Amino acid sequence: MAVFTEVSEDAAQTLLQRLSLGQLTGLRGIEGGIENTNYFLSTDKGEWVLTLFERLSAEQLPFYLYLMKHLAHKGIPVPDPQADHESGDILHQVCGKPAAIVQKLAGKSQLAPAAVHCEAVGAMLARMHLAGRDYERSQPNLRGLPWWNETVPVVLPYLQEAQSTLLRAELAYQNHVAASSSYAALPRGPVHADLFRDNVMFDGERLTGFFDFYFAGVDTFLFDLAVCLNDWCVDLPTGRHDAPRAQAMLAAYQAVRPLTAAERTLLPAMARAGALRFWISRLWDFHLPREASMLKPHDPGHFERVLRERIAHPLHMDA
Ligand SMILES: Nc1ncnc2c1ncn2[C@@H]1O[C@H](COP(=O)(O)OP(=O)(O)OP(=O)(O)O)[C@@H](O)[C@H]1O
Ligand SMILES: N[C@@H](CCO)C(=O)O
Repeated sequence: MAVFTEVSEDAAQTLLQRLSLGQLTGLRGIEGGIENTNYFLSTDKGEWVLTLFERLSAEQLPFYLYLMKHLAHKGIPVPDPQADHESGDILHQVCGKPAAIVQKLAGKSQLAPAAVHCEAVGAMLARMHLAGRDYERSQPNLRGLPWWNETVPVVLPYLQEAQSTLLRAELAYQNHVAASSSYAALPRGPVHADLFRDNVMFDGERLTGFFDFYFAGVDTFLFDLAVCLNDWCVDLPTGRHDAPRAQAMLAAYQAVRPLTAAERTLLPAMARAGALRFWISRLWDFHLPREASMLKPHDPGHFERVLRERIAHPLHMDA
């Protein structure tokens, strides 16, 4: 993650004390990531990740933090936000920003996944969807269709004509899909919505955790699955679909939660929606950047390629 806000050892220690998490022995800003400020903290009691939320407000955050808690308590391997030992609060304040502390998950990201990793992600994603169904809080996906409609006009002036044409046409198509009866029939619930390779931990072939729930929201399960297929099951240089990996993910997902008829019908459209969502956010981050001491913006061109691929070669269940 980028470091937008510098956290001193004193500020970190004050928080650790309130949470009874031990004596600070190490504090290190985390590179990579583009949304929040993250630090690794070591104490005599363990390893932790401190996140300062740079864009999300104190009103929006309980949805994410209690969702993580809910899932962790149901046995899904996600970080469990740590509470203030007096007040019981899991949302804290550090350097004037809303903040949370979670355990550091074991393992590392698998940035060149094989079918076996995609299978593990598919199965855990379906388990997570089922485990989230009785979560009582609700918040929309804040990077869903209304945000796309708002943000596309902001990024259009930076694009070449062929890109503008594609972006406008795809947005119109997705508005049309979202108004359809098949779309209304899609099962919904809390979804991660950003479960890329860098947000999952593995120890060899064993999945040890999902993290970074700060784009989660209530949306269609199919959108979440499409976001995963678009990241885990593509050839990164070309954006092309990788059939063996996609089949492994889809089969493992369906072994836990079979897709409905409406989901099967809309898989090609949601694969396009997943690509559009990240093309827009990357364009926005790239052309309207924020200050940060370790910020590396992601390449918007990648999701333009994925979108073009998904239009040229629709992703069907047996593709
Ligand atoms: N609970 C955790 N356990 C272990 N490592 C973590 C944890 N949370 C974050 N990290 C590390 O911090 C890095 C950045 O975190 P994260 O992906 O949450 O940042 P972000 O800015 O929100 O990212 P993104 O751009 O993916 O939204 C991760 O790639 C990972 O190395
Ligand atoms: N996973 C996102 C970044 C954070 O949302 C991307 O790759 O664009």
